Amino acid sequence: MLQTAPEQETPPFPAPGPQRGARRHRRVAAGAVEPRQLLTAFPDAVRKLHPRVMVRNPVMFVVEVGSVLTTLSALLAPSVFAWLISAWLWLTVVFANLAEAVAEGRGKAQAETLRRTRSTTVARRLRVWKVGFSPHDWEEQRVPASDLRPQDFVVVEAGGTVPGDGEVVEGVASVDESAITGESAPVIREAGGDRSGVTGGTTVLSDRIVVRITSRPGHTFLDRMISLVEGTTRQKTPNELALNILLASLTVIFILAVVSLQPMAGYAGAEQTITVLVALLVTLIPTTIGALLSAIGIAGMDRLVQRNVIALSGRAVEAAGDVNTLLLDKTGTITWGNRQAASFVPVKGVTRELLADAAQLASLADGTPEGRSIVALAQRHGIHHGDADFVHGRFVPFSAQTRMSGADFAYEGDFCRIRKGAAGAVLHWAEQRGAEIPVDARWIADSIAAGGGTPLLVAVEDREGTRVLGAVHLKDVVKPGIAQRFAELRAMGIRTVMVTGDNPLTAKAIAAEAGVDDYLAEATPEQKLARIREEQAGGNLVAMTGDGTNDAPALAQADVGVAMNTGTSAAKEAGNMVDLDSNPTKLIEIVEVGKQLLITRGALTTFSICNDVAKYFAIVPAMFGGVAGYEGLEKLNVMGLHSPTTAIASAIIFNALVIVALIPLALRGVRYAPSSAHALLRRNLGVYGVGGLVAPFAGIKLIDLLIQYVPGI
Ligand SMILES: Nc1ncnc2c1ncn2[C@@H]1O[C@H](COP(=O)(O)OP(=O)(O)OP(=O)(O)O)[C@@H](O)[C@H]1O
Ligand SMILES: [K+]
Ligand SMILES: [Mg+2]
Repeated sequence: MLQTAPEQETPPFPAPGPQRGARRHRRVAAGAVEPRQLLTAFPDAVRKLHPRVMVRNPVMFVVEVGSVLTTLSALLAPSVFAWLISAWLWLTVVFANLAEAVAEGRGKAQAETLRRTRSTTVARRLRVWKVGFSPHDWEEQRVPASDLRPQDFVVVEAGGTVPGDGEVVEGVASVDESAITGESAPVIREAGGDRSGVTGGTTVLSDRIVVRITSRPGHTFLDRMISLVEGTTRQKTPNELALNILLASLTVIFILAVVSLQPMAGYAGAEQTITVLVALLVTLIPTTIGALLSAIGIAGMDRLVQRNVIALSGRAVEAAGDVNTLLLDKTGTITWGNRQAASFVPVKGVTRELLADAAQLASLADGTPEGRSIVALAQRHGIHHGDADFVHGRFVPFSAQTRMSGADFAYEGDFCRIRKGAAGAVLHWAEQRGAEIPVDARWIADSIAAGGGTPLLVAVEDREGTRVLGAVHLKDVVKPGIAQRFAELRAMGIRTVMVTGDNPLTAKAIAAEAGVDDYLAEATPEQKLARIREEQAGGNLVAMTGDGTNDAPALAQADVGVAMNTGTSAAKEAGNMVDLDSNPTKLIEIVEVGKQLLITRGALTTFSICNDVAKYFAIVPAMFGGVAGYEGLEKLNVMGLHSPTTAIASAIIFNALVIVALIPLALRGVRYAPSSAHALLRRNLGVYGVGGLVAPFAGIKLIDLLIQYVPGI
């Protein structure tokens, strides 16, 4: 079984390895910052000097206020030293803004491209159109796409642009989604199944589909994507807020320390100027991390976009860094999702033709991929029922709760009910109607399931009573390479659980083939949700990937809910991330980006604080050098700096340059290789803690050597 892939309309599953993602036009060299980017972001950095913008960043706001004070003092009592300090304090603020502006600038170009996609489309809206009826009585109107409202129906034909987000309710078409995904291979979008979602701005390449619009104008996926890559809707994440509060508290403590220093210094006859006090404060407060914090967050979101994942909340990206359980649905996520009817297996005493006949009748109005493939397979057995056989009938649509579908209708003058569906559901239905269950019915279903296939039992009820006729064998194929990637997840400490609506035997077979750690079968949407709550109650941070409407509640509950872009709009609305490649193992990369974000933030915080401690040694001896009673401080001048003024100026210049030097690291992120949290912590404390302590000694000394030649200092 499972070795021959059906025609794969879905883009080929990205192979693990270095070539992954290389085909994306959008992917830029990871994290590289070109000097040109710094230049183009410069005007934005200056614009951000507005106090209303600056107050959002308490640390840098204090630096800005300090810059104003030193500038005033330089105007009142001009000196080379005062002007030098003022200038570099302003530069410090501008450099911080530059980091943020560069991070945002990367999204801007992308937003421009997306905006062009959104350009005005004319929609062909259908008036009066009833789902489930032959669409004879509707007419077409041409309206601007911006007039479309949820529940409108539009028709899109080959060559046309899908005017808004929605759900295909009729037809199958191949769609070019490259405008959104950057992926040029066309994908199939079809009514009924879990591949029904279409996105406004994409192009229909073949055939004709009817789409039910699901989004309001201005709130489409494309709109959300634009505001996301532009960073306009970015909100601080919980961790970022907490860190901001910590940094602000440190700043307040240092302000108090510096303010109380003046009377003490005055007492010793070493009263300090405003310029020196501000300089001392700025070297002490955590300016490095304060300047880079927001850029780190924006760059994290951006790194996900590079991987074709649209994260709708920064909180989800952070949570991804700590995820330890991943739940996935089976059909469409672990398997390709176009389950096709492969054969009819009748019970003893029933002919294959009778079974095929009943199965086709039960599927005529079933628009799911399963239903349509049954109709097609029966046709290959020479059975050709048409809509005419179904005029007086009522179609019973499939639902994830009943796990059945079918039809009630009059057939050759007689009433008849046919049901097809999951074995448990159909046997229960038949038993309730007094059927005697054929001994081989269960056996047939089990043997199909044990091979990884999905059995659909078919039963009829008519004047002669209720009988189970046999099974339809649905085949579905596990996406290649998936077992290996689940093993990678395991190495990262993430447990994978498959939650499927399918029966336990099929689930077991697919679970074994895909290499998941655990599985839950016959799960209703409520049970999928309950399973997530259970995991969360057990202290786990849970990610969920899914594509179906039956996954939506679980996707909404999960800490990280990744909807497949191929999925239904219900799934995409519910999740907090959308994977444009519809690749369930994308979670590996999402987790990496999340971890990288947390590590980068931690590393730069460590660096920043250690740095400030070291700078203290440069500036304090300079302030009190030669003051009677403070001779002991002279010993702290281990660097042998030229003079008090050059020492203070060097510290401020170094403080500003460090920000620029670290912008590339903040944007690229600290390298992440899977290892234990403990080892990571040790490594980062080593590199960024010790590095942070040592760097200022070298840097400040070097700057001091240079600026002692500045005349007048
Ligand atoms: N069109 C259909 N008509 C009748 N029964 C169906 C149809 N489609 C699926 N079923 C049955 O209902 C079961 C549950 O379907 P459901 O969509 O909830 O889960 P699933 O798609 O099999 O799994 P997953 O939740 O992993 O995507 C299927 O396993 C199958 O036995
Ligand atoms: K500082
Ligand atoms: Mg599904």
